[in-house]
Amino acid sequence: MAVPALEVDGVRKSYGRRRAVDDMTFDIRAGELFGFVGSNGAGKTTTMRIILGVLTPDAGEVRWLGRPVDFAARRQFGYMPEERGLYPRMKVGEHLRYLGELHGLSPAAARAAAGRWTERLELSSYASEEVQNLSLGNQQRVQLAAALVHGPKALVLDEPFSGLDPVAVDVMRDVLAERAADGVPVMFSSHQLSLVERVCDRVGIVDGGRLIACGTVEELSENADRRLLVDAPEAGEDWAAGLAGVEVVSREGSRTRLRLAKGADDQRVLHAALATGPVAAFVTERPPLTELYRDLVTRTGVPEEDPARTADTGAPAGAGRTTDTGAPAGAGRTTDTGAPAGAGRTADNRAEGGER
Ligand SMILES: Nc1ncnc2c1ncn2[C@@H]1O[C@H](COP(=O)(O)OP(=O)(O)OP(=O)(O)O)[C@@H](O)[C@H]1O
Repeated sequence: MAVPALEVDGVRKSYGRRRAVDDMTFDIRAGELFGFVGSNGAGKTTTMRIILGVLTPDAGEVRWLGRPVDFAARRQFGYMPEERGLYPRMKVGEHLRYLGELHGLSPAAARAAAGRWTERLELSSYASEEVQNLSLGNQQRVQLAAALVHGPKALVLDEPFSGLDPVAVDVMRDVLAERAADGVPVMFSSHQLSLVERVCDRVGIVDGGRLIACGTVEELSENADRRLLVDAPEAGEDWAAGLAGVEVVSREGSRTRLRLAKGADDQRVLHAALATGPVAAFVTERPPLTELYRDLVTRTGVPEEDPARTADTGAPAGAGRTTDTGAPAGAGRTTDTGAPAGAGRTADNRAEGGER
């Protein structure tokens, strides 16, 4: 059983009257790929910023190897902020060396690490280019290299896959899997649920600032309605109509996908299928993460206007949309690398629509 490396314990954060994160508790284990998913505004970025110390929580604690995270521990983390954070006019190689040294590497070690990561992320031919001259996807690779260059002991990445082409997605995925295989806990947020399902060991689902489910996809599916795939070549269109607690999800040729409510009898489904002729397949299927996600969010979702989400600070809702640096949102936000926010921001690929 893997030990928790990074623990988020009872973390709460409000912006003015809006509670962005509420009693957030989960852990990430050494060598684990942890997917952090949730709709826009669910509280993922806020949680990740708190882990990295960019924001201070109103309550709760983040622990690294059992101890509250301090500056020294955070220095060992690699972070890819959502707003990205590269100096656009700096050259790629120079930038990575600079960030390596900023995190405590010697000039020689920073040079070696920058070379290694530009090569691994297929950026060698851009090493002498200014960041701003690279395509958005390649800037994103540089951003990953920036998170990795100091050999971090933990990785926290905010939507690292957004805006990447399929080859770059594979590179990103392989690099994250390699880091995890080296024992690094890797946490990343994404709206690409089929990718999360393929890549992650465990998934945390956030809704309305709360963690509503956490576990392997298998575990998340334990309370879900059962799915059956029935292949009945001689069955008519509506062979399953009228079966109590059974919903036809889809039909492709002779194959019908069914969803069974709690208590629905699969043997009655089998009898109904056999009554039409031979049954070539009768298989229980695990629902994909996209469906589990939708079911969980629908079942436990916190409505936007839920007063419980609103902290009672006396400030009007939405007022004081500031970070704990006191700066207005977006203004002069910095990452833990000290680089300006917004630079090199990549195209967003938020919609799960393609997977729905
Ligand atoms: N600086 C801020 N000031 C005020 N409210 C904020 C600020 N940052 C985030 N919020 C609010 O906090 C809530 C959580 O936002 P957060 O960015 O953490 O969500 P998210 O899950 O990362 O969303 P997305 O998937 O869109 O990136 C949202 O209601 C958002 O409007």
